[in-house]
Amino acid sequence: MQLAVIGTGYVGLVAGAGFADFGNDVACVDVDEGKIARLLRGEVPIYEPGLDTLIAKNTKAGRLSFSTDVAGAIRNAEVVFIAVGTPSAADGSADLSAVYAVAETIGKNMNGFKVVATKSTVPVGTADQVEAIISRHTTQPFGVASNPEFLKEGDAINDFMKPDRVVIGSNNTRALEVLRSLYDPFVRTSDRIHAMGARSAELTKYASNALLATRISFMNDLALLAEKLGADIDRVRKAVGADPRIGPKFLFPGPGFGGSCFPKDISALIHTARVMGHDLELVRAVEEVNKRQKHVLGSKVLHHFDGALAGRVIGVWGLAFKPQTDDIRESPALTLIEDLLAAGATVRAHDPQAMDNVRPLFGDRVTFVDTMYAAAEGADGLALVTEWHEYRRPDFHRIKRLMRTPSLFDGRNIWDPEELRSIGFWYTGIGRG
Ligand SMILES: NC(=O)c1ccc[n+]([C@@H]2O[C@H](COP(=O)([O-])OP(=O)(O)OC[C@H]3O[C@@H](n4cnc5c(N)ncnc54)[C@H](O)[C@@H]3O)[C@@H](O)[C@H]2O)c1
Ligand SMILES: O=c1ccn([C@@H]2O[C@H](COP(=O)(O)OP(=O)(O)O[C@H]3O[C@H](CO)[C@@H](O)[C@H](O)[C@H]3O)[C@@H](O)[C@H]2O)c(=O)[nH]1
Repeated sequence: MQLAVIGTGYVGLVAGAGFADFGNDVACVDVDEGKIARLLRGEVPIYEPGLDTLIAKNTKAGRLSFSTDVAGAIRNAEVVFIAVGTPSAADGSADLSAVYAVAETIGKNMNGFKVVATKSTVPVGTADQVEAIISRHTTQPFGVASNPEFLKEGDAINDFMKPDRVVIGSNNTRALEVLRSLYDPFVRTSDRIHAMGARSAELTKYASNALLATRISFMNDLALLAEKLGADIDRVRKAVGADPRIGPKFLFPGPGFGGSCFPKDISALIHTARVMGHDLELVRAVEEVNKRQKHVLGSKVLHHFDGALAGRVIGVWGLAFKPQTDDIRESPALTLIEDLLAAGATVRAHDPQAMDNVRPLFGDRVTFVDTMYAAAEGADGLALVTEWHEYRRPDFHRIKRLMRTPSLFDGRNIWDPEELRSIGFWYTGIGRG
């Protein structure tokens, strides 16, 4: 099938390369000339494991191309995917200006039946708006569909190539058929394709993210209580998750959830509800708990040093919002660093992939170091924010020798408190008594 994917970010690149790998001809287009220039030089502008190989393979095979010619890609395509950003607007709603701009360009370049499928996360009713905008510019037939994307950064290729489910929302039978045949090779049984109306599909995406975020905020809130009660949230997590009705995933307490999706999608869902006269109390609480949680690590550091960090050096391990990505959007590490700097600390930060993205935010207010051990040099405290593999089993004896005072703030509960205390560290995690 001839496809156009508009927007070459985390979603557009993975989807474009994934569709091409299944034999489709895919034109990936973007208005960002710099990004397209890098892609044309064979560089991948983001860090996502396996993406460079997948892009190289399919570009070489002639099935995947990159350009800024959005109009041309639309004219050649049977299916046009909208994968542009939908960031938070000032009032918390989703900013749909990029989606609407693309819809207009599609309308102006219609030359036969096309399916227009929105992969971007968009509020309920956006498919109707997209349809209305396209209709203003053309009398050609087309079908609009909502096709929300559920990939996770860091594991995006796997999620896209072997999806748990594919959601297709459209009131247009032909569009549903075209998308079904496009996705059939990705799913072992057709049961995993969920066809529904566009509004239901749009709401499914927000419902999924809000429920996952609810689990995390619930555990983060409970972790604070566990600390007060002298219980270990990690033991509680494992035992609670052993109930198959609950399951073990997305119950890990931490420094608050970040990323380009949960915070903005929750905010947009709350906004949608408010506009409809409905107060989503539970989701509002999820958001509030998360805002508070992002300060928990900073508060622990401050409390440990009696409320003052002037003259103190704090090492920070992990800047990306999660491992296996260079994405720092809404990362709890940024909040921690701001809190540490505000309290007068000197910060030495390390991340395997995200340092180039963080550097412009802090300039020389933060020292960025090339090795993880260098972050511990002369430090009074070491805070773990992102659970990259290499931070899981470091040489703690070496770390202890490097630090000025050996205190560890384990934001992901990945270390063994007993072992660390036996080495001579002062240790705290999240909700571990
Ligand atoms: N990142 C994720 O893990 C993820 C997962 C599922 C869904 N989503 C949703 O997918 C959408 C895209 O997310 P992302 O993380 O890939 O965003 P991104 O910011 O990484 O990429 C968006 C791209 O769209 C381009 N763009 C903006 N306006 C354009 C226009 N008018 N024409 C052509 N290109 C344009 C930008 O230049 C940018 O390269 C968002 O709605 C997001 O909520 C993201
Ligand atoms: O038990 C957990 C699981 C996750 N997190 C945090 O939650 C955030 C989001 O993590 P994750 O969901 O793994 O990454 P995303 O790439 O943001 O993916 C989410 O957001 C995407 C965009 O909508 C969806 O497509 C995915 O299905 C959904 O998992 C990160 O800060 C994690 O550290 C926790 O604190 N505890």
